[in-house]
Amino acid sequence: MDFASDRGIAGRIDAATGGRRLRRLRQHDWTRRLVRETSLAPADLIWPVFVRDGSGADEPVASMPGVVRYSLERVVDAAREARDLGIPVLALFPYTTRDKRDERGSEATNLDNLVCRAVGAIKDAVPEVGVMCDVALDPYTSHGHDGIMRDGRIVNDESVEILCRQALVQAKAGCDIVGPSDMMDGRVAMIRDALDAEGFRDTMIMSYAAKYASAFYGPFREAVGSNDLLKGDKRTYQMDYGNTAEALREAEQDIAEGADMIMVKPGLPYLDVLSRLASEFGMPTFAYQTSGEYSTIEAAAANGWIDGERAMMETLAAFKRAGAAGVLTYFAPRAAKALRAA
Ligand SMILES: NCC(=O)CCC(=O)O
Ligand SMILES: [Mg+2]
Repeated sequence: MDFASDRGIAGRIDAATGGRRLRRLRQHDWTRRLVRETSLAPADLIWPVFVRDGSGADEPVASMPGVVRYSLERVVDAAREARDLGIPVLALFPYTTRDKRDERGSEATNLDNLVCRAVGAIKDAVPEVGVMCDVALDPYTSHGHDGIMRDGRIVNDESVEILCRQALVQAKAGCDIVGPSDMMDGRVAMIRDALDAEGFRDTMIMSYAAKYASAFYGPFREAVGSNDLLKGDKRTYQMDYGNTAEALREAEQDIAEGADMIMVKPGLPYLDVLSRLASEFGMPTFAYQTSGEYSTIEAAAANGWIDGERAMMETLAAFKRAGAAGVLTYFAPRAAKALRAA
């Protein structure tokens, strides 16, 4: 190579790249901001919040550093915080003690259960914040499964009947979005019917369309009190992680059945699925950055192995880049604060 010649290395690189030196646009913070293709804002975040019965102080969730279970009065403070930070919606998850659990998850359909009372308290105090509730029986069953168990199997249709009643009590309590996370077949259509029949035409459905049987839900089970209850695993209803075409079929069904929004869960290990569903259907498509994803980042950060704040922002941006309309993430308040400070 003759670096001294007219062409030199610069000329040769210009010839090779056609003079399009892509680093030009990365020179300054302002150029990087100017050409950034996707952005993240507090309005992209859904904050999953754990609520417990009783009053008083926040209870730390040991397996999710920085995450707590709020008492009823404190969950209202969390809703105010969300409002002040520009987070549009909270997703509520109840911590359920053993005495409130049974084989059929009966507490799920109690109009006065913890989640319904939390919805009522938030809607009274901070009506401008959206509230989403999870439709599934796992916080309420003694076996930790999302549906009804018969002879060791999770039965679909009988579970769907109970899930419809669960969605109805949530809607009656004032919940804005119901999120069926159970993965039973046909539940979106049945829930839509049940809501409409009772006059809840405006209650939205965000279906967990593609929910995979995953190792990344571990810490959540501690947070809601299901950790050592679960018998077996959820692979007969949650999806196999080898599949994407099946996720398209799942999403297609939920959309045909009346889902207003769809979700992929977990998040980061399934960005390909998220990207495909978002581009295939053009529906508002959400990612759930699960407890295991959150705690993975937090554990590495606590050890000084990664920069937790940067990993948080990078992963959240990845969901937007893959086509997500928004992200359910335990980082929501922290990320919203960081975004507002930036
Ligand atoms: N239906 C809600 C969940 O299963 C949440 C799981 C997680 O965050 O790990
Ligand atoms: Mg389905």
